[in-house]
Amino acid sequence: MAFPYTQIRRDLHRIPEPGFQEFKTQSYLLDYLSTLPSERFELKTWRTGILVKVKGLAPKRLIAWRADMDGLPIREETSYDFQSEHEGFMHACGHDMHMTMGLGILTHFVENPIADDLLFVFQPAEEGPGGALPMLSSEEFNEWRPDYIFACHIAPEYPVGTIALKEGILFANTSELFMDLKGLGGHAAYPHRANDMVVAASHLVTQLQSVVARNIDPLDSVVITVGKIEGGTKQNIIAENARLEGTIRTMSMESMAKVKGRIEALAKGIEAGFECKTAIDYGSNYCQVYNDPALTRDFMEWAREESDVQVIECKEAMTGEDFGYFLSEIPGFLFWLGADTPYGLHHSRIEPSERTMQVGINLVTQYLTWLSQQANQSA
Ligand SMILES: CC(=O)N[C@@H](CCC[C@H](N)C(=O)O)C(=O)O
Repeated sequence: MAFPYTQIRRDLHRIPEPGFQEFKTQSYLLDYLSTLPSERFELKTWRTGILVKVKGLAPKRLIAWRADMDGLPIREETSYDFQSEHEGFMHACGHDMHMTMGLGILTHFVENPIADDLLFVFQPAEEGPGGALPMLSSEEFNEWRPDYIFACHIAPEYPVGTIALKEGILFANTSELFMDLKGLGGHAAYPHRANDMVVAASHLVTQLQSVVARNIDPLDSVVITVGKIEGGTKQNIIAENARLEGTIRTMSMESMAKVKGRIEALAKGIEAGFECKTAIDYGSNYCQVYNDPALTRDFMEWAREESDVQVIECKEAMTGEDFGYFLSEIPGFLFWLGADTPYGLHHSRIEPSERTMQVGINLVTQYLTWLSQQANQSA
């Protein structure tokens, strides 16, 4: 029977869940796995994630493919008739497709084993707080520690049938940023008897942008985005509290340290200038996605010669991915997979082309088969 990727993706699209709460998602994946011949694979759960080892015919290596599982706190506005059933949550970063492709690739190798064992990593909490790092140090993962690890991420800006990647750094270092401001509230008509945290927070947002513009070498790339501001209680009450929530992206850890140092100095300035208290929390931090140069080069060459996808050598992006933690210890790479939609990742209207999944499944099954043959020939 043909792998029902459209149905599976749509089922998963209906049930987006936040990081480490992917309970229905995990159980959906486990239900699907229970339909496959159990003698062909072993399975373990890790928190809300799943590890599946598909048996090879003469295994010398363990080659891993990783798919992320969580959704985002976005109210869906697509035209789909299979919209999210979880109010306020949406698969707006393609993880429904990543999981579906993971199952499709796994199913192929259950039915068509190759020499090597294959590990399928369904990883929770990519959007936050980060599932890769704790999974990487877990007993469950380390019992099945792979020799190579690979992943893809859908890319709205590339047409279906294209992939994009590069050797070395592909995605940025990230740090979440949460800043709380506490002043003195009061009556809107008596500003001189209060310390207004809406005004203080507004100054701080503007000053944060000056870190990028004035403290970082213009030839280096840094992003500071404040995605959420909260403050105050009512239109005629001076706000006692405000909170900024954002993210920092850098191409090096040195720039990250510098940016954080500048943010801390600016916070001190805001405290002095607005007679208030500030508190900073950096939440979760991801290391850069660094593609193993030799494996990436061989893959790009193989894909150009042997596959029917178009290969684009792209620039690095300021996106983050905790897959970077796997790549910091295990050779592999991540590539963008064209999904052709006018709305970007994290947009409430994103509608990636479902044909993308068939392209991804075909490409990855062919590549992993080739990789295993290559490695066995040279062993
Ligand atoms: C591919 C993608 O969009 N990843 C997320 C990762 C988020 C990391 C963390 N929660 C943060 O906001 O810093 C991204 O926003 O790039």
